[in-house]
Amino acid sequence: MLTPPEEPAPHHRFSIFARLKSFTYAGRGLRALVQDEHNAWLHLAASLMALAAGFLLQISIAGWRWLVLAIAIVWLAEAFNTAIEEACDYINPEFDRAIGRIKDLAAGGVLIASIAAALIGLLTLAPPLLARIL
Ligand SMILES: Nc1ncnc2c1ncn2[C@@H]1O[C@H](COP(=O)(O)OP(=O)(O)OP(=O)(O)O)[C@@H](O)[C@H]1O
Repeated sequence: MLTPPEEPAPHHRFSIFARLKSFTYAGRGLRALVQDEHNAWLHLAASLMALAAGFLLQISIAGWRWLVLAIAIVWLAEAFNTAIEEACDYINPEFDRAIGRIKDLAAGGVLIASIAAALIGLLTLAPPLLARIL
């Protein structure tokens, strides 16, 4: 059970510099994701291909909305999955059934996001592609 803290958390003043600095931390995290995670390379390739197809097929604003969402959900899931994996390895690098289950659950989230993104991409890009071919 959580016990209340002895003293209330110190009140930090709002600072635009602190907010801007947190953007740099987030950018550092994304750079680490792209540099170190092989799955992220696949996501990067898929994202670039989807963007290129969107431009080539001159999809509508509504189409772009779906494409941006599809790309974002995959990166979001991969970033959280990687964070969970690294937290698990930091907490317990040994073989542990509970760690395995936690990692499987996080990986399941990435799978759902990837399937949804593939379907969204297909539904968004296939109609303009077919309209050009046929
Ligand atoms: N410490 C552990 N204890 C038990 N099972 C683990 C452990 N680490 C990994 N596993 C199992 O192996 C699977 C893959 O884990 P891993 O951390 O290698 O993920 P990955 O997606 O292959 O990682 P990577 O980002 O290196 O590609 C997990 O989903 C889990 O089933």
